[in-house]
Amino acid sequence: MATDSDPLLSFLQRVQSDALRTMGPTDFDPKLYVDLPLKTNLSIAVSAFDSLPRRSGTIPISEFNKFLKEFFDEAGSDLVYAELVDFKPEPEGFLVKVENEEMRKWALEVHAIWKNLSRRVSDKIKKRPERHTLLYLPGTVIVPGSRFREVYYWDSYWVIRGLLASKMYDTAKGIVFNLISLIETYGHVLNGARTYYTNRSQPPLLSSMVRDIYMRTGDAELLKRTLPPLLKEHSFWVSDIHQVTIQDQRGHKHCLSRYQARWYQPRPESATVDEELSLKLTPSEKDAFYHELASAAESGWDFSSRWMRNSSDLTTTATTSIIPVDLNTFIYKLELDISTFTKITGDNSTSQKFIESAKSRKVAIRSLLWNPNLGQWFDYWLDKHDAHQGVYYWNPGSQNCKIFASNFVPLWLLSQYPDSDQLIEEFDEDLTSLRKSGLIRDYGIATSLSNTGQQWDFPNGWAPLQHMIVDGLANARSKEARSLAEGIAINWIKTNFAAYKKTGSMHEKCNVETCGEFGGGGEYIPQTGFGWSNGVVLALLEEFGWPRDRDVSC
Ligand SMILES: OC[C@H]1O[C@H](O[C@H]2O[C@H](CO)[C@@H](O)[C@H](O)[C@H]2O)[C@H](O)[C@@H](O)[C@@H]1O
Repeated sequence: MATDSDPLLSFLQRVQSDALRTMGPTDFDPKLYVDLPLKTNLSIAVSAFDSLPRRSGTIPISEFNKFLKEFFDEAGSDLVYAELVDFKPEPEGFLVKVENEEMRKWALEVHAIWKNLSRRVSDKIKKRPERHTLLYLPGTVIVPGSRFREVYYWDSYWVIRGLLASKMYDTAKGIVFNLISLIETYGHVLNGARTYYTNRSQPPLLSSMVRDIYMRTGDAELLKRTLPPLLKEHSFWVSDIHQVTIQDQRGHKHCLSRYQARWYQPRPESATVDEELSLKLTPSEKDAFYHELASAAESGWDFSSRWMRNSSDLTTTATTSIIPVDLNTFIYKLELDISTFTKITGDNSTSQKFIESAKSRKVAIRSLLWNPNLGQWFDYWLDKHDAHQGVYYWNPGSQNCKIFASNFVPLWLLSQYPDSDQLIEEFDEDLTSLRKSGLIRDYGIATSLSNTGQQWDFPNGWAPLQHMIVDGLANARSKEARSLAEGIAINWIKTNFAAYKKTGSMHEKCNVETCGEFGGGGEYIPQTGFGWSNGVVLALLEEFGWPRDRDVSC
């Protein structure tokens, strides 16, 4: 899986690195260079590149631009616009509870953005895959937007939630079929549909996409078609590299999963950044650091103090030493979903098997991640000193008691399995731990309480985190929970509305402190589009509506 074994990627990384020297760091996006489609055979482009004049190791800018124009098509040109067959400007039954005219007009504009974000892979890729880092997919997808030109795994869950509100069931199913095609080829859903993402996945939400589509359409064929790939995906997440055994204080062994990429090099899409960050490290430390960064990218939280031993030093990222609350919640749900789907399709023995798997994971989460004194779930740090013959021994001091929005992700299960055996029985109904956490701010739920400059930290709020917690609380038994959920949703919608009115765009993340301000930090400039933000706004408007007399401004 090294880039050496992928000649195109190795070459594009050389181009990327020379581009940085030529263009300089201002507004430099390394991903652009690994997304460039080749116009000619690789060997011809490589020899032309090697013959470019270099002054003190730097290619003159005019020569560089001439070379790029001659040998590459534009980044993203290998994805073409795709017509959305089920798009209607105002679908029947669209957001019936949104009565306010201004809000409704905006919701229809957000709905119309699906057309701008819809793509299919160009036929060129089928003919000459070796000229592209983009991977072939059979159908239409919705991309996040801007630099994120390809489909992403966990983003697609919230895109689908929005498409369901937009009544676009065929487009939603089409996205699922594309992700399934990745499982069929690679054994797991990739982080995104590029060759440089094959070493890792992203939070496993395929079964959630299928379940939500099934709940709206009753399409049992969809369940039949997705079950074999979902079983493969489950094996991936409980495989050797992901699964860890931990023995608790009473001697009971539990299995839980962690993020772990199969990658020990700079991420090709950010190689210049990773190399720069690792300058002070020794060669073996560098490999370990690159591995931890790619594993953090698998978590979707790239990057965050959540994975760092020292929150001001990214080189202390230690993702693979952490058992994450959210990942295990998603796998627990995957197990419940598989059990539900197999029951519907008449395979009772598989259904029973997955009920048992889910039960064991629930016991593990309650024993190791739940903290009854603090009333929330915490990630668990694995310490190699606690390990003996492949088993980690429980250490009560190893729960990471810092506050992150992920500590409350299990609440999402309230909306997904309201009547079944819940993980959240012990969560306090008066919501004290959530209210007192400091995460709920004026304009959304903060990702963490640490302002580290990383994008998955304070003061950023991300659409998926708002949605999971709000969706869970909205379906809780208590009235207080529902009203807290509605309050968070209203403020989140208002800040997205204000940012859209100010900038003309939907944003990837928002600043939860200031109305209408988009988020920042991290390794790339803030992006617009934006798949999951649009999906979450539409899903929340569908759930809570907007009365005629409610103000739209903050
Ligand atoms: O190029 C840097 C990283 O960008 C991606 O991560 C961010 O965008 C994704 C698409 O919206 C999103 O799924 C992820 O949660 C974001 O942090 C990419 O997924 C990373 O692998 C990549 O290194």
